Amino acid sequence: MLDCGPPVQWADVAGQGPLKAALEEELVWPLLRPPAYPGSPRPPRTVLLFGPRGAGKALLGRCLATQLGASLLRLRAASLAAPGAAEGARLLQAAFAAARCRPPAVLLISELDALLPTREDGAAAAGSLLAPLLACLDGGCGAGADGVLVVGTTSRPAALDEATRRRFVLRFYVALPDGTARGQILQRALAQQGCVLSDRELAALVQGTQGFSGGELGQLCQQAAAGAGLPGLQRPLSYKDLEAALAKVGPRATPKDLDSYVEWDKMYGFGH
Ligand SMILES: Nc1ncnc2c1ncn2[C@@H]1O[C@H](COP(=O)(O)OP(=O)(O)OP(=O)(O)O)[C@@H](O)[C@H]1O
Repeated sequence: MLDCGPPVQWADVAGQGPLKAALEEELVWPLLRPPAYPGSPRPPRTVLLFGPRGAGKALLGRCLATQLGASLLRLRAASLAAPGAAEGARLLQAAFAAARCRPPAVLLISELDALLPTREDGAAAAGSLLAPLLACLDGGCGAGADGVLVVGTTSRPAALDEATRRRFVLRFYVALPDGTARGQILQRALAQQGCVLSDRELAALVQGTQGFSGGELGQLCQQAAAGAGLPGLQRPLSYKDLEAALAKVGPRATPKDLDSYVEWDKMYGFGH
């Protein structure tokens, strides 16, 4: 699916300073200015972004497309697995071919792990999409062509088999937002609802949302609006509405999940 959403600048991604710098240095610059001399290594064509749900992996993928001046094609691996293996493989190949037809292009494949067999379906439908994926990543469907960057995302990196993992030459951990970033995400989301918190209220909300992803912060604001009966009520969202919503929306990633991302990052992530 061609994503014609608004451009995403680095500043639109709250926090993630070192990660944004690494993506710029390792991907954006080499791809925008490929080395001119013969025999030099080709810039990377694949990158894996892994981390908790809602941590901003797709947002960073969209940002990479903007920075590269590239068209963005988006696929959800789960929707490929749904119609059955043959149809899913055709969709996958069509997406790679479409990306090749419009260079420079970023092909963003979300929830990559959904292509892997689960315990329930064994080696059935979803599992058999692996071979076409690997073939496409190896250039069979045009991924190797200059001008196409494949960005894969997953919240279950440990579920990736070795073959898939190795096709993604750069692997970056997209961690949960820190306090400062949560404050920025909340402020932006609340401003859209006409809600302005005092510094003290914002600090309390930042404190109360430790462990929330960007996606969960968005859900919190939506829940607060729904709980307050907005937009039926003709008043802006208040701190009380948000406090009430905090009782209903919480972080999904457990400390154990976060530890396992750190461990996987140490083993396979960039810079380790
Ligand atoms: N650092 C951030 N700055 C601004 N917005 C963010 C940030 N992180 C997440 N968001 C917002 O939270 C929502 C979820 O983000 P996104 O879809 O990029 O997460 P994801 O990691 O790809 O999630 P999933 O694993 O579920 O596919 C989006 O609306 C996104 O804009």
